[in-house]
Amino acid sequence: MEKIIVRGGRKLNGTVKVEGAKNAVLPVIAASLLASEEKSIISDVPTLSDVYTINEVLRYLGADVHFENNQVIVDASKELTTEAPFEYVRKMRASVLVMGALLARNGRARVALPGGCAIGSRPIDQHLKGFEAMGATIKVGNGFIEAEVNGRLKGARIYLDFPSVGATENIIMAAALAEGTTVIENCAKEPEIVDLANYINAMGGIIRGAGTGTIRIEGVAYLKGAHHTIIPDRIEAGTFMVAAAITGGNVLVRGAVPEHLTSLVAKMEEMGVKIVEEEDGLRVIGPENLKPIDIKTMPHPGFPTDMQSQMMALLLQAKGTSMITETVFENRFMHVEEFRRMNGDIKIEGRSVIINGPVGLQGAEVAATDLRAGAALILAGLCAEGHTRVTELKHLDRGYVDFHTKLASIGADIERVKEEIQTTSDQQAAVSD
Ligand SMILES: CC(=O)N[C@H]1[C@@H](OP(=O)(O)OP(=O)(O)OC[C@H]2O[C@@H](n3ccc(=O)[nH]c3=O)[C@H](O)[C@@H]2O)O[C@H](CO)[C@@H](O)[C@@H]1O
Ligand SMILES: C=C(OP(=O)(O)O)C(=O)O
Repeated sequence: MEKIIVRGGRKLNGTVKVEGAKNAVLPVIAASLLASEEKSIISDVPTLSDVYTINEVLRYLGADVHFENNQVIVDASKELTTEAPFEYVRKMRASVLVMGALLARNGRARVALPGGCAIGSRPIDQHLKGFEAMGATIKVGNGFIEAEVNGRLKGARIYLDFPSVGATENIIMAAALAEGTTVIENCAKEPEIVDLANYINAMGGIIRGAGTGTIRIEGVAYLKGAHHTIIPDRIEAGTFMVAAAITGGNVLVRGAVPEHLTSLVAKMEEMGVKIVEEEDGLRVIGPENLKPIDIKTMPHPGFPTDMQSQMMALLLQAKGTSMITETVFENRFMHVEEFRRMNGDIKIEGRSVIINGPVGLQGAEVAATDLRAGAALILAGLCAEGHTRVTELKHLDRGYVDFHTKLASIGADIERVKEEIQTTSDQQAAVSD
């Protein structure tokens, strides 16, 4: 079993560079399926397990995919199959993002139902509502969702009940090759949506309004591969910003885009953290004393749910009572129990948590319950007394490249180790029987 072991107490200093954004690269690679001519070249791709998974999904569907030196090259010009099986969707929910592109290109898509998830039930009804509005018939059975259309999808006006990131992306991809105009209202405004629209436009698509609450897509007859560079990862950047603040350090987070991080910067400044815009990123200087604040997660430009657990770690160090309300996911507080193992004083009340600080965090063995929780527990370990051992690193590897190495490069006392699981003599005897 692999573990990350952190010894707390060091102030972080230096420069750390952020990777291309996981949540931008996954839909962009999925959108490469739309190109029936020429290859796509996608640059600044992070070496994450999720990227390997989406590449596998594309290969399964019949595309040629090469991943080397942070560049993914996709040739989807051959005929594609239409089914994404459960083994991929189980590993990574974002596999459902191939559905819109497959449906638009082939008139049919069959994708395994995603199943449960550590942060909530995460239905995809808004994706399906969009496909149906464009003329697709949806059938659900035997653990699969099947969408089919006779001829081409037709442009439609679609109002999302919630500005879902994935639904907005899936509908954009489907609409890019539909006949006529699609308008998505109350859509997601995240920077990753803008990145996807820029990529599809470079492929020959016509998408306007990405980054606002209404997106308009004029369908085209075909799309060609294009060259695209992925935007920097605002959540990885935010995680390193918290690492600097929680240790009272001084770190330049190179590649952090201030416009993508306005809510986080505002909230960290409210806590007393100094944040300076520099030419190539954001410098974060942790104060002696952190102030308590209240946070409510919201769709962009509100406070990102993907930074909720990291901010919880920071608020445990603030003097006084803070509250975090999670409005995006129904069950994203699994990390609270793990923080309690480290002496965190946190109470859950419905969709909110009340945090009393500052507590003397104590090192303990804790498990990453999802990828951001994994990062947050390591952040807590940076200022805890003694050793913190974080397990279940498969979650962390979905979203962070060399997290421990990067933290070590700015002064953290941290290592990643493989530990043999101790077996008792009885167990050994049972195995050899
Ligand atoms: C790969 C990727 O980009 N993942 C991000 C994406 O996930 P994802 O695209 O899954 O998130 P959504 O914005 O779709 O989901 C937000 C909320 O809407 C609900 N919902 C969503 C779709 C739907 O059809 N019906 C429905 O009820 C979900 O259950 C959830 O409660 O945005 C989330 C919200 O910023 C982030 O936390 C994830 O990191
Ligand atoms: C929840 C996240 O990702 P995903 O939607 O891929 O599970 C995340 O990046 O924090």
